Amino acid sequence: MKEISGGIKPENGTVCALGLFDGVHRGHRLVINTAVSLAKELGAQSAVFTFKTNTVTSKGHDGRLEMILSDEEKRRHFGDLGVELLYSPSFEELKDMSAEAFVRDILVGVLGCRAVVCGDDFRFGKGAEGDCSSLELYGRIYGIEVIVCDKLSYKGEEVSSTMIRECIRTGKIEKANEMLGYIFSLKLEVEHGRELGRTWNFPTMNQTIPRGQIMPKFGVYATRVTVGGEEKFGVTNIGVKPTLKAHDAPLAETFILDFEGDLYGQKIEIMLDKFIRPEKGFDSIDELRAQIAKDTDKVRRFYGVDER
Ligand SMILES: Cc1cc2nc3c(=O)[nH]c(=O)nc-3n(C[C@H](O)[C@H](O)[C@H](O)COP(=O)(O)O)c2cc1C
Ligand SMILES: Nc1ncnc2c1ncn2[C@@H]1O[C@H](COP(=O)(O)OP(=O)(O)O)[C@@H](O)[C@H]1O
Repeated sequence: MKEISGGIKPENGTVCALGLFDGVHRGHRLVINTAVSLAKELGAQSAVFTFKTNTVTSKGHDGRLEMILSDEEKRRHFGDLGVELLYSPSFEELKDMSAEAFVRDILVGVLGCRAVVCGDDFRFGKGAEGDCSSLELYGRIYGIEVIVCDKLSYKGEEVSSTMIRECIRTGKIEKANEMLGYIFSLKLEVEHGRELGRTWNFPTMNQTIPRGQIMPKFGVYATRVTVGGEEKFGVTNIGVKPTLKAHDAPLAETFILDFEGDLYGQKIEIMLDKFIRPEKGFDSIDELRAQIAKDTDKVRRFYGVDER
């Protein structure tokens, strides 16, 4: 997939999927797949128009931006879906542009759109003045076919980024995974901690959850971790370790089952399969250690792996 900046008008035109696509969930994939198939049919190039994630101002529970996917992860999903071109300017760059100017200068001028595909709640132009019916109107004026996809339902519920964020925040990770159509994961660098874990026979790789990333409910999860190309099972605590009263920023701490090795500095992906229990302040370290042993047994049973 090639990332384009303003002014490049692709030969043979494009069929472009339009949206923020946070999560690239089942509904988003329907929109993008429709654009990719139509592009093939028309002999045009498939494209995605989206905004740079960290420039969009939808607020999280504590006033932060909280996205399911980083730009890098979104790009990976678009590429996997067969998208050939990506145009993702910052929101500031376009926020004062009228709806008609967006169609004329961006969809025609930059992207050479022959057709566009969007969801039924797509808004565009200054103050979100444009909607699907005005897009159809401008489409007729500027010669762009407009395809609007209805909201996809999964197991009787409409799939939306808002619903998925809410599920992740409240520990309903299995439901979030179903709606996403893949397993929600965190891919972050392994940092140094206080090196207490190893003295308890539970070394934990520590990964700080950055600002802007959706914060899963604090607690323990059954996870899968890819280390050196091999998939391992893990027990992950996400939270601030209230027992130690350390006042750390929220961390994902993972004890990887049946593994020994040095992971500091590596970027490692953890896939969250199941929420096991909420994080808790214990009266003593011994109680916490006993609980971690129980959590580990539970995770072994969940994945069906015996202790070595
Ligand atoms: C499976 C698991 C569950 C945990 N649960 C809790 C918890 O409920 N409350 C808490 O304060 N800390 C919890 N922790 C965090 C431990 O306090 C932490 O891993 C330990 O202090 C080691 O820290 P270090 O990596 O800085 O050495 C948990 C850790 C793991 C691996
Ligand atoms: N089974 C394992 N699970 C997680 N990390 C492990 C494991 N075995 C070795 N390690 C290594 O040990 C480190 C964690 O040890 P720990 O004593 O908890 O130190 P820290 O407080 O720096 O995280 C990890 O970052 C990783 O490099």
